[in-house]
Amino acid sequence: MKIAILGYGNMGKTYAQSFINSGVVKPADVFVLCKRPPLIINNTIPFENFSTNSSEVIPNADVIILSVKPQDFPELAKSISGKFNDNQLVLSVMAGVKMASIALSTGASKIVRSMPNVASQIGMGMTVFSASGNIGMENLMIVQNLLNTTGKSLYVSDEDKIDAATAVSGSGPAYVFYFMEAMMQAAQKLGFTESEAETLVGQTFMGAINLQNGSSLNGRELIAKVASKGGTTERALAVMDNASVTEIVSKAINAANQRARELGS
Ligand SMILES: NC(=O)C1=CN([C@@H]2O[C@H](COP(=O)(O)OP(=O)(O)OC[C@H]3O[C@@H](n4cnc5c(N)ncnc54)[C@H](OP(=O)(O)O)[C@@H]3O)[C@@H](O)[C@H]2O)C=CC1
Ligand SMILES: O=C(O)[C@@H]1CCC=N1
Repeated sequence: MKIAILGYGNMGKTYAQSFINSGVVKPADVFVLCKRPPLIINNTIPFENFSTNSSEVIPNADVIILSVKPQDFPELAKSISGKFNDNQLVLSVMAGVKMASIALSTGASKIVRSMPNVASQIGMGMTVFSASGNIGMENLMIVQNLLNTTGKSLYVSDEDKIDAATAVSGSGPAYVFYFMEAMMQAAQKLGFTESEAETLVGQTFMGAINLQNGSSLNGRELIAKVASKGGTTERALAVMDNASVTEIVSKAINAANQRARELGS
């Protein structure tokens, strides 16, 4: 299978690396459209597979990945419009941009829209994807096999859920880093060094996630295992409840969902 990657940034590189590392795609079968040829290539894709001309990249590929920023897509679309054939699959990772708009601006017909996250870089990603009506089961499986090289994937038939997934799992790693950062700052105020705080918080997250993964208990039940009656955790959670942290998280995720919709309009 031959792959074209249009936009070689965080996600474009992650996809190239994951497909190659998993053995699903050979390095020589990855073609990259970039704004300027890279000075150093950190993987085994041949130098001559990199091009600034989409006409040298798209015809080679069975699957074409759109991995530019949503704001850069209109310009890219102009340069690739009409260059697709009916057998080629287009796989977009762009936040917000709808399948109908990709079809209209590029002339591509078989489109899959996906929302990965940054943990795809280490094979621990979460990708939610949806497909245009003309994509059969066989093609859907090809795409899912590719996506699964980056972690887990979930198919949704309702395209609106991609915007919702963008707000939850796409942006989600940043929320986790944000909370970790807040805990690290608090730990430093209590006298730990930066590196000690990092160890305390990092291991706490790792332990909690692994515990949760292997448990049949829900979040509330797990919290009850930590929070002794009249103890320290209860006191901390009361502060969070008083500050409506759950409501704030919901507001934040709704704002991200709204932004994803705006990016597509
Ligand atoms: N980062 C993340 O965690 C996630 C990102 N996404 C989505 O992935 C997409 C890419 O994000 P990310 O990889 O972080 O962004 P990056 O900015 O890292 O990568 C985009 C790349 O596309 C290049 N580019 C822009 N226009 C063109 C063009 N016309 N031709 C060729 N190359 C072009 C950019 O070059 P230059 O820098 O020179 O402009 C850049 O190298 C976005 O649409 C985002 O919504 C989805 C899920 C998670
Ligand atoms: O912040 C963004 O717009 C992209 C989409 C999800 C993660 N990063």
